[in-house]
Amino acid sequence: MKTKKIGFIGGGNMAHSLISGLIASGHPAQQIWVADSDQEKLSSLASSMHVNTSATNDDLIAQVEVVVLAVKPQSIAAVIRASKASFNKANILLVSIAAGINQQSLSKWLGADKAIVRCMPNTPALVQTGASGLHANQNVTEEQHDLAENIMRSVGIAVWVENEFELDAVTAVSGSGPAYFFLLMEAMEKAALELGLSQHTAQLLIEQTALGAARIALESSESPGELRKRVTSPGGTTEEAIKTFEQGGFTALVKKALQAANDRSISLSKELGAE
Ligand SMILES: NC(=O)C1=CN([C@@H]2O[C@H](COP(=O)(O)OP(=O)(O)OC[C@H]3O[C@@H](n4cnc5c(N)ncnc54)[C@H](OP(=O)(O)O)[C@@H]3O)[C@@H](O)[C@H]2O)C=CC1
Ligand SMILES: O=C(O)[C@@H]1CCC=N1
Repeated sequence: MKTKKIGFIGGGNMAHSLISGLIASGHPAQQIWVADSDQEKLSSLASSMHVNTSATNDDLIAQVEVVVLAVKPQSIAAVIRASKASFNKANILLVSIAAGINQQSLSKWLGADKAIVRCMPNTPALVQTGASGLHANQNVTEEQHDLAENIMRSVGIAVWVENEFELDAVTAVSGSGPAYFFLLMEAMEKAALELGLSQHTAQLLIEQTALGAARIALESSESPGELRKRVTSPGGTTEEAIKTFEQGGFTALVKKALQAANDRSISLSKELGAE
Protein backbone atom coordinates (compact mmCIF):
# COMPACT_ATOMS: atom_id res chain seq x y z
CA MET A 1 0.00 0.00 0.00
CA LYS A 2 2.79 2.41 0.94
CA THR A 3 4.01 2.60 -2.64
CA LYS A 4 0.59 3.27 -4.19
CA LYS A 5 -0.10 6.69 -5.60
CA ILE A 6 -3.26 8.17 -4.12
CA GLY A 7 -5.05 11.21 -5.54
CA PHE A 8 -7.68 13.35 -3.84
CA ILE A 9 -10.11 15.35 -5.93
CA GLY A 10 -11.30 17.98 -3.46
CA GLY A 11 -8.97 19.08 -0.69
CA GLY A 12 -11.54 20.17 1.90
CA ASN A 13 -12.33 19.03 5.45
CA MET A 14 -12.49 15.29 4.88
CA ALA A 15 -9.57 15.09 2.44
CA HIS A 16 -7.47 17.10 4.90
CA SER A 17 -8.32 14.62 7.70
CA LEU A 18 -7.56 11.59 5.52
CA ILE A 19 -4.31 13.00 4.11
CA SER A 20 -3.03 14.05 7.55
CA GLY A 21 -3.86 10.62 8.94
CA LEU A 22 -2.22 8.84 6.00
CA ILE A 23 0.99 10.85 6.35
CA ALA A 24 1.06 10.37 10.13
CA SER A 25 0.71 6.63 9.59
CA GLY A 26 3.77 6.60 7.33
CA HIS A 27 2.35 7.01 3.83
CA PRO A 28 4.88 9.21 1.97
CA ALA A 29 3.51 12.67 1.14
CA GLN A 30 5.30 12.39 -2.24
CA GLN A 31 2.89 9.56 -3.13
CA ILE A 32 -0.17 11.77 -2.56
CA TRP A 33 -1.71 14.16 -5.11
CA VAL A 34 -4.45 16.71 -4.51
CA ALA A 35 -6.56 18.77 -6.92
CA ASP A 36 -9.00 21.43 -5.79
CA SER A 37 -10.81 24.19 -7.62
CA ASP A 38 -9.90 26.51 -4.75
CA GLN A 39 -6.28 27.44 -5.48
CA GLU A 40 -5.72 28.96 -2.05
CA LYS A 41 -6.81 25.76 -0.32
CA LEU A 42 -4.57 23.77 -2.63
CA SER A 43 -1.48 25.90 -1.91
CA SER A 44 -2.14 25.73 1.80
CA LEU A 45 -2.41 21.90 1.66
CA ALA A 46 0.80 21.70 -0.35
CA SER A 47 2.77 23.90 2.03
CA SER A 48 1.44 22.33 5.24
CA MET A 49 1.60 18.68 4.17
CA HIS A 50 4.13 18.67 1.33
CA VAL A 51 1.81 16.71 -0.96
CA ASN A 52 1.84 17.06 -4.74
CA THR A 53 -0.76 19.29 -6.31
CA SER A 54 -2.33 18.92 -9.73
CA ALA A 55 -3.54 21.85 -11.77
CA THR A 56 -6.54 19.89 -13.02
CA ASN A 57 -8.49 16.79 -12.02
CA ASP A 58 -7.42 15.15 -15.30
CA ASP A 59 -3.73 15.73 -14.49
CA LEU A 60 -4.29 14.13 -11.09
CA ILE A 61 -6.04 11.05 -12.51
CA ALA A 62 -3.14 10.55 -14.93
CA GLN A 63 -0.69 10.35 -12.00
CA VAL A 64 -2.37 7.93 -9.60
CA GLU A 65 -3.72 4.40 -9.11
CA VAL A 66 -6.55 5.34 -6.78
CA VAL A 67 -8.68 8.46 -6.88
CA VAL A 68 -10.52 9.50 -3.74
CA LEU A 69 -13.45 11.65 -4.73
CA ALA A 70 -13.79 14.11 -1.86
CA VAL A 71 -16.03 16.84 -3.25
CA LYS A 72 -19.54 17.66 -2.01
CA PRO A 73 -22.26 15.23 -3.14
CA GLN A 74 -23.72 18.04 -5.28
CA SER A 75 -20.47 18.20 -7.32
CA ILE A 76 -19.85 14.47 -7.85
CA ALA A 77 -21.76 14.03 -11.13
CA ALA A 78 -20.11 17.04 -12.78
CA VAL A 79 -16.62 16.06 -11.61
CA ILE A 80 -16.91 12.48 -12.89
CA ARG A 81 -18.54 13.46 -16.17
CA ALA A 82 -15.88 16.10 -16.87
CA SER A 83 -13.07 13.55 -16.38
CA LYS A 84 -14.73 10.45 -17.85
CA ALA A 85 -12.08 10.08 -20.56
CA SER A 86 -9.24 10.33 -18.03
CA PHE A 87 -10.80 7.57 -15.93
CA ASN A 88 -10.43 5.28 -18.96
CA LYS A 89 -7.15 4.04 -17.56
CA ALA A 90 -6.28 0.45 -16.72
CA ASN A 91 -6.66 -0.69 -13.10
CA ILE A 92 -7.79 2.64 -11.74
CA LEU A 93 -9.88 2.53 -8.58
CA LEU A 94 -12.39 5.22 -7.68
CA VAL A 95 -13.17 5.63 -4.01
CA SER A 96 -16.14 7.93 -3.45
CA ILE A 97 -16.60 9.27 0.06
CA ALA A 98 -19.68 11.33 -0.83
CA ALA A 99 -22.70 10.89 1.39
CA GLY A 100 -25.71 9.41 -0.38
CA ILE A 101 -24.30 8.98 -3.89
CA ASN A 102 -24.94 5.35 -4.71
CA GLN A 103 -23.03 2.78 -6.78
CA GLN A 104 -25.67 2.81 -9.49
CA SER A 105 -25.23 6.53 -10.12
CA LEU A 106 -21.44 6.39 -9.89
CA SER A 107 -21.34 3.52 -12.44
CA LYS A 108 -23.73 5.33 -14.73
CA TRP A 109 -21.53 8.45 -14.79
CA LEU A 110 -18.18 6.64 -14.83
CA GLY A 111 -18.93 3.48 -16.83
CA ALA A 112 -20.39 0.11 -15.90
CA ASP A 113 -16.99 -1.63 -16.12
CA LYS A 114 -15.20 0.63 -13.62
CA ALA A 115 -13.97 -0.41 -10.18
CA ILE A 116 -15.70 1.66 -7.52
CA VAL A 117 -15.57 1.55 -3.74
CA ARG A 118 -18.05 3.64 -1.82
CA CYS A 119 -16.71 4.65 1.53
CA MET A 120 -18.06 6.62 4.48
CA PRO A 121 -15.15 7.80 6.63
CA ASN A 122 -15.21 10.37 9.46
CA THR A 123 -13.05 13.31 10.50
CA PRO A 124 -11.23 11.60 13.42
CA ALA A 125 -9.15 10.07 10.60
CA LEU A 126 -7.14 13.25 11.22
CA VAL A 127 -5.82 11.71 14.43
CA GLN A 128 -5.86 8.12 13.14
CA THR A 129 -8.98 7.18 15.08
CA GLY A 130 -11.34 7.28 12.13
CA ALA A 131 -14.15 4.81 11.52
CA SER A 132 -15.11 3.93 7.96
CA GLY A 133 -17.71 1.77 6.29
CA LEU A 134 -16.93 0.46 2.79
CA HIS A 135 -18.82 -1.18 -0.06
CA ALA A 136 -17.25 -2.45 -3.29
CA ASN A 137 -18.89 -2.99 -6.67
CA GLN A 138 -18.39 -6.20 -8.65
CA ASN A 139 -15.51 -4.76 -10.71
CA VAL A 140 -13.22 -4.23 -7.75
CA THR A 141 -10.31 -6.70 -7.78
CA GLU A 142 -8.97 -8.34 -4.64
CA GLU A 143 -5.93 -6.06 -4.80
CA GLN A 144 -8.10 -2.95 -5.10
CA HIS A 145 -10.31 -4.20 -2.26
CA ASP A 146 -7.23 -4.50 -0.04
CA LEU A 147 -5.92 -1.14 -1.22
CA ALA A 148 -9.13 0.71 -0.26
CA GLU A 149 -9.24 -1.12 3.06
CA ASN A 150 -5.58 -0.35 3.77
CA ILE A 151 -6.05 3.36 3.07
CA MET A 152 -8.92 3.53 5.55
CA ARG A 153 -7.21 1.24 8.08
CA SER A 154 -4.17 3.49 8.11
CA VAL A 155 -6.39 6.23 9.55
CA GLY A 156 -8.57 4.13 11.86
CA ILE A 157 -10.88 1.14 11.63
CA ALA A 158 -12.55 -0.02 8.42
CA VAL A 159 -15.64 -2.21 8.14
CA TRP A 160 -17.04 -3.66 4.90
CA VAL A 161 -20.82 -3.75 4.60
CA GLU A 162 -22.45 -6.44 2.51
CA ASN A 163 -25.49 -4.43 1.46
CA GLU A 164 -25.04 -0.96 0.07
CA PHE A 165 -28.07 0.41 1.96
CA GLU A 166 -26.11 -0.14 5.18
CA LEU A 167 -23.92 2.83 4.19
CA ASP A 168 -26.89 5.14 4.90
CA ALA A 169 -26.83 3.87 8.47
CA VAL A 170 -23.02 4.09 8.65
CA THR A 171 -23.33 7.72 7.54
CA ALA A 172 -25.90 8.39 10.28
CA VAL A 173 -23.87 6.60 12.96
CA SER A 174 -20.17 7.24 12.38
CA GLY A 175 -19.95 9.59 9.38
CA SER A 176 -21.97 12.29 11.11
CA GLY A 177 -21.31 10.85 14.57
CA PRO A 178 -18.36 13.05 15.61
CA ALA A 179 -20.66 16.08 15.33
CA TYR A 180 -23.12 14.55 17.83
CA PHE A 181 -20.37 14.13 20.42
CA PHE A 182 -19.12 17.67 19.74
CA LEU A 183 -22.67 18.96 20.20
CA LEU A 184 -22.89 17.25 23.58
CA MET A 185 -19.49 18.70 24.50
CA GLU A 186 -20.62 22.18 23.46
CA ALA A 187 -23.81 21.87 25.51
CA MET A 188 -21.90 20.54 28.54
CA GLU A 189 -19.44 23.41 28.27
CA LYS A 190 -22.24 26.02 28.26
CA ALA A 191 -23.80 24.35 31.30
CA ALA A 192 -20.45 24.14 33.09
CA LEU A 193 -19.89 27.89 32.63
CA GLU A 194 -23.32 28.56 34.14
CA LEU A 195 -22.32 26.39 37.08
CA GLY A 196 -19.34 28.66 37.69
CA LEU A 197 -16.37 26.91 36.04
CA SER A 198 -13.94 28.87 33.90
CA GLN A 199 -13.97 28.15 30.17
CA HIS A 200 -10.48 26.63 30.38
CA THR A 201 -11.35 24.30 33.26
CA ALA A 202 -14.69 23.29 31.71
CA GLN A 203 -13.11 22.47 28.35
CA LEU A 204 -10.28 20.49 29.91
CA LEU A 205 -12.61 18.44 32.09
CA ILE A 206 -15.09 17.76 29.28
CA GLU A 207 -12.47 16.72 26.72
CA GLN A 208 -10.72 14.41 29.15
CA THR A 209 -14.06 12.93 30.26
CA ALA A 210 -15.07 12.25 26.64
CA LEU A 211 -11.72 10.59 25.97
CA GLY A 212 -11.95 8.55 29.18
CA ALA A 213 -15.51 7.41 28.45
CA ALA A 214 -14.59 6.38 24.90
CA ARG A 215 -11.47 4.52 26.04
CA ILE A 216 -13.21 2.67 28.83
CA ALA A 217 -16.04 1.68 26.45
CA LEU A 218 -13.47 0.40 23.91
CA GLU A 219 -11.28 -1.41 26.39
CA SER A 220 -13.91 -2.86 28.71
CA SER A 221 -15.94 -5.99 27.99
CA GLU A 222 -18.96 -4.32 29.60
CA SER A 223 -21.70 -2.65 27.55
CA PRO A 224 -22.20 1.15 27.65
CA GLY A 225 -25.36 0.50 29.69
CA GLU A 226 -23.39 -1.42 32.32
CA LEU A 227 -20.63 1.19 32.36
CA ARG A 228 -23.25 3.90 32.82
CA LYS A 229 -24.69 2.05 35.83
CA ARG A 230 -21.21 1.96 37.40
CA VAL A 231 -21.18 5.77 37.41
CA THR A 232 -24.74 6.05 38.63
CA SER A 233 -24.81 5.66 42.42
CA PRO A 234 -28.34 5.07 43.76
CA GLY A 235 -29.68 8.33 45.12
CA GLY A 236 -26.62 10.18 43.80
CA THR A 237 -25.90 12.99 41.37
CA THR A 238 -25.68 11.05 38.07
CA GLU A 239 -29.10 9.52 38.68
CA GLU A 240 -30.59 13.01 38.80
CA ALA A 241 -28.90 14.00 35.56
CA ILE A 242 -29.91 10.79 33.74
CA LYS A 243 -33.52 11.15 34.93
CA THR A 244 -33.52 14.72 33.59
CA PHE A 245 -32.10 13.57 30.22
CA GLU A 246 -34.78 10.87 29.89
CA GLN A 247 -37.61 13.18 30.99
CA GLY A 248 -36.51 15.39 28.07
CA GLY A 249 -36.79 12.40 25.71
CA PHE A 250 -33.04 11.91 25.20
CA THR A 251 -33.05 8.30 23.90
CA ALA A 252 -36.03 8.91 21.63
CA LEU A 253 -34.42 12.11 20.35
CA VAL A 254 -31.16 10.32 19.49
CA LYS A 255 -33.17 7.69 17.59
CA LYS A 256 -35.02 10.42 15.70
CA ALA A 257 -31.79 12.28 14.87
CA LEU A 258 -30.05 9.19 13.48
CA GLN A 259 -33.17 8.30 11.49
CA ALA A 260 -33.14 11.83 10.04
CA ALA A 261 -29.49 11.49 8.99
CA ASN A 262 -30.17 8.05 7.49
CA ASP A 263 -33.19 9.44 5.59
CA ARG A 264 -31.18 12.40 4.32
CA SER A 265 -28.58 10.01 2.93
CA ILE A 266 -31.37 8.23 1.03
CA SER A 267 -32.97 11.45 -0.19
CA LEU A 268 -29.56 12.78 -1.36
CA SER A 269 -29.23 9.69 -3.56
CA LYS A 270 -32.65 10.43 -5.10
CA GLU A 271 -32.04 14.17 -5.52
CA LEU A 272 -28.54 13.91 -6.92
CA GLY A 273 -28.43 10.42 -8.43
CA ALA A 274 -28.45 9.43 -12.09
CA GLU A 275 -31.89 8.92 -13.60
N1 LIG B 1 -16.87 16.43 6.52
C1 LIG B 1 -17.11 15.22 6.99
O1 LIG B 1 -17.14 14.97 8.21
C2 LIG B 1 -17.38 14.09 6.03
C3 LIG B 1 -17.59 14.31 4.69
N2 LIG B 1 -17.85 13.26 3.85
C4 LIG B 1 -18.03 13.50 2.42
O2 LIG B 1 -16.82 14.04 1.92
C5 LIG B 1 -17.08 14.90 0.82
C6 LIG B 1 -16.33 16.19 1.04
O3 LIG B 1 -16.82 16.81 2.22
P1 LIG B 1 -16.00 17.98 2.91
O4 LIG B 1 -14.56 17.65 2.88
O5 LIG B 1 -16.67 18.25 4.19
O6 LIG B 1 -16.30 19.17 1.85
P2 LIG B 1 -15.45 20.48 1.56
O7 LIG B 1 -16.39 21.45 0.92
O8 LIG B 1 -14.70 20.89 2.78
O9 LIG B 1 -14.39 20.00 0.46
C7 LIG B 1 -14.67 19.83 -0.88
C8 LIG B 1 -13.59 20.55 -1.68
O10 LIG B 1 -13.73 20.21 -3.05
C9 LIG B 1 -13.54 21.39 -3.81
N3 LIG B 1 -14.16 21.25 -5.13
C10 LIG B 1 -15.43 21.60 -5.53
N4 LIG B 1 -15.59 21.31 -6.82
C11 LIG B 1 -14.42 20.78 -7.27
C12 LIG B 1 -13.97 20.31 -8.52
N5 LIG B 1 -14.76 20.34 -9.60
N6 LIG B 1 -12.72 19.83 -8.61
C13 LIG B 1 -11.89 19.81 -7.55
N7 LIG B 1 -12.27 20.27 -6.32
C14 LIG B 1 -13.51 20.74 -6.18
C15 LIG B 1 -14.19 22.46 -2.97
O11 LIG B 1 -13.81 23.75 -3.36
P3 LIG B 1 -14.88 24.95 -3.13
O12 LIG B 1 -14.97 25.13 -1.66
O13 LIG B 1 -14.23 26.09 -3.84
O14 LIG B 1 -16.16 24.51 -3.75
C16 LIG B 1 -13.67 22.07 -1.58
O15 LIG B 1 -12.40 22.59 -1.36
C17 LIG B 1 -18.60 15.09 0.76
O16 LIG B 1 -19.09 14.40 -0.34
C18 LIG B 1 -19.11 14.52 2.07
O17 LIG B 1 -20.37 13.90 1.91
C19 LIG B 1 -17.83 11.96 4.28
C20 LIG B 1 -17.62 11.69 5.59
C21 LIG B 1 -17.43 12.72 6.59
O1 LIG C 1 -22.86 16.07 6.82
C1 LIG C 1 -22.57 15.42 5.81
O2 LIG C 1 -23.37 15.33 4.87
C2 LIG C 1 -21.25 14.71 5.74
C3 LIG C 1 -21.42 13.22 5.59
C4 LIG C 1 -21.11 12.66 6.93
C5 LIG C 1 -20.50 13.77 7.66
N1 LIG C 1 -20.54 14.87 6.97
